[in-house]
Amino acid sequence: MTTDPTSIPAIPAAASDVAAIGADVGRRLAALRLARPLVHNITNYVAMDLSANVLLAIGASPAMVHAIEEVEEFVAFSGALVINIGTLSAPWIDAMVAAAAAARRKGIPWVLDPVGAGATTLRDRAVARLMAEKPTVVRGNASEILAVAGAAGAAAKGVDSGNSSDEARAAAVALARASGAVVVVTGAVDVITDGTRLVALADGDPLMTRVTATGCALSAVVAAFLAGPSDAFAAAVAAVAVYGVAGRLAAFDADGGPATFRTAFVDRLARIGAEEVAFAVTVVP
Ligand SMILES: Nc1ncnc2c1ncn2[C@@H]1O[C@H](COP(=O)(O)OP(=O)(O)O)[C@@H](O)[C@H]1O
Ligand SMILES: Cc1ncsc1CCOP(=O)(O)O
Ligand SMILES: [Mg+2]
Repeated sequence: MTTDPTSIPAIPAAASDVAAIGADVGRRLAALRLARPLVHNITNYVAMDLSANVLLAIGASPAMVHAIEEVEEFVAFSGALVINIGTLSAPWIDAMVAAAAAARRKGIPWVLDPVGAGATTLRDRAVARLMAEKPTVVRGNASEILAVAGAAGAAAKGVDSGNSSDEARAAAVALARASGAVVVVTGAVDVITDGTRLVALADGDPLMTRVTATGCALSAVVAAFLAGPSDAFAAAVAAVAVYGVAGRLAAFDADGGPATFRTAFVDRLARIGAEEVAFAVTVVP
């Protein structure tokens, strides 16, 4: 699947404009903190702690609920759902598909994090079943997005990316067009596209790659921003902007090590305001 990214129509001026993104982020951040949306997470064992703490810090209400006997009931009163295939097993896949199908039926936005897509047949089959349930957003690293899009060149090392987001940009656009999902590809540059619009943000810090589950927790934050009536593309841009700026600022607070960075990052997410995001967000061509 290949698409020339230069064929994407020009980004509407407002969406590529730092001030406009900053103002929009501020509105969405305030709304999220007021609503404190319940975010239903079916996520991996590694990411549960960071995802829950990151969601609490940003102002959402997390719940980690994965038993097949209760996911359909639970998602029905949630603001959004995130499904993350990081530590997969057959019963979990059935619960994920049931939850995704229920979310789809009820119009509840949901995010797919295709951790390790392309690595094994089990993962690829799970991704295919989940994509059939029409995720609102797919968020992955570059190797994962190349794999989900069926594009050549994915070079993952397990759950870590061996590709840059630039390498996955065309695949992200093609995947968005083919699936109807907003696609977020992360890396040194984060790319958000709905197949028509595309925004690239260069915040974050390399220390984020040395703390496990930062990508998983971003997928949960995207879900929090999707809760409530919303343009999924704008909500995803806001989530990525807030997360990236918090990461960049946290690197100043930490002593250079990943463990202090993790703590500083959660603290930054809890304190971050619209002004900081508007001031610091880095939009790239
Ligand atoms: N080289 C980098 N410089 C700055 N931020 C990065 C870098 N690589 C990843 N990030 C940030 O780390 C977070 C997780 O992204 P990524 O590592 O691509 O996902 P995953 O953890 O799923 O592999 C994102 O917020 C992304 O912006
Ligand atoms: C290490 C690991 N193994 C299975 S899931 C997981 C966490 C992956 O987190 P992220 O995708 O955010 O790097
Ligand atoms: Mg990941």
